[in-house]
Amino acid sequence: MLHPKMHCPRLALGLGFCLLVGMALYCLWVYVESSLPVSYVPYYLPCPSIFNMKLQYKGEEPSQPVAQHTRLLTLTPWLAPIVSEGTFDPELLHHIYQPLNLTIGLTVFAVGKYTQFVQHFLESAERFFMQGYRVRYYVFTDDPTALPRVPLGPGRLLSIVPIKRHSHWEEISTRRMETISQHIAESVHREVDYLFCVDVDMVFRNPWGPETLGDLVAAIHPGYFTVPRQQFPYERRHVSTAFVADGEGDFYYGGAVFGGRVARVYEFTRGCHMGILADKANGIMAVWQEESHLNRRFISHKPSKVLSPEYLWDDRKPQPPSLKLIRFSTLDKDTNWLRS
Ligand SMILES: CC(=O)N[C@H]1[C@@H](OP(=O)(O)OP(=O)(O)OC[C@H]2O[C@@H](n3ccc(=O)[nH]c3=O)[C@H](O)[C@@H]2O)O[C@H](CO)[C@H](O)[C@@H]1O
Ligand SMILES: [Mn+2]
Repeated sequence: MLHPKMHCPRLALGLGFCLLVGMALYCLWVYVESSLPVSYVPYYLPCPSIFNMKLQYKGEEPSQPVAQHTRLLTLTPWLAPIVSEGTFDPELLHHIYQPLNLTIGLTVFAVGKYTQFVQHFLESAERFFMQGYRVRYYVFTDDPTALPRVPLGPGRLLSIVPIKRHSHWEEISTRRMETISQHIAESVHREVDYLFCVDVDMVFRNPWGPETLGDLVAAIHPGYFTVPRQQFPYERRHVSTAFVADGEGDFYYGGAVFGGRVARVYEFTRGCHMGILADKANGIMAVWQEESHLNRRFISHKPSKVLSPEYLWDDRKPQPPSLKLIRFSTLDKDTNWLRS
């Protein structure tokens, strides 16, 4: 048996030893940590919805209309430009984009009686759409023989893509998302850098140039740019995947114009198509068909560029003072006859 006095130096020795080992381990940790490659990028799980939630803007601004009096907004709350006359220098943009040798695709659908719009559409596009760039038109139609022969300028091509005709106009219009995404996957992704998808019952009236190019591009609907968010005609039924809650939404975009880099347009159209399919499985058609799904998706996948209503106007409306010019506009048409 040890004398109690003998315990003290042993205990002190033990404690000292532990302290020394602790210090040594700490120094080793500090050394290892400082010699490891440092990553400033936080590591996230691949969960896109989390990213998108972070982008949700909760402030006051989106509920304000795009146009106030005679002035248009020029930036979204997430700092995407809203393009309109006077916000860009066409010559400067031409110098930047021309050397890139880009090809810009343009899709339209001409099914049934809508083939009658193709001539005017293409002629006006030849005059105004991406002048001086390589352009490739894709006309999706159920009747290739009904399409006119429009002479095209140098560097401009036309592909006619035969598609099946669906009986209801809602189906024809809504199926565009599916058809576009499939066709991008098949061939368009190799043929163009940027792709715009537009309605055919429209004409170009003024230049549409490289100021419109962006990763993901939306256009503000001509009917809702002076209207507060609460009055936007979003899909409000919970059962639809296009549902938008009261406090949500930025701008109301038109279904007749969207675009972007071809890979982004693929993701976008595919995402919209998935929502449309889910609705169909539940026996529901969104209030404004694919336009409702497009608006839903643009809330969680913000456009990197927004086109003012100069790029999506409606001839049935008088030109307001806030719009200096109209570049692309819906023709006045006999809807009942066309869709019959
Ligand atoms: C004022 C108005 O009511 N606007 C709505 C209407 O736009 P629109 O009246 O502009 O729809 P639309 O008749 O132009 O149809 C959309 C596009 O689908 C193609 N197409 C359609 C039908 C057809 O028989 N053949 C054919 O080729 C064609 O390219 C046409 O431009 O519908 C859209 C959804 O679809 C949106 O909900 C719009 O907000
Ligand atoms: Mn239309």
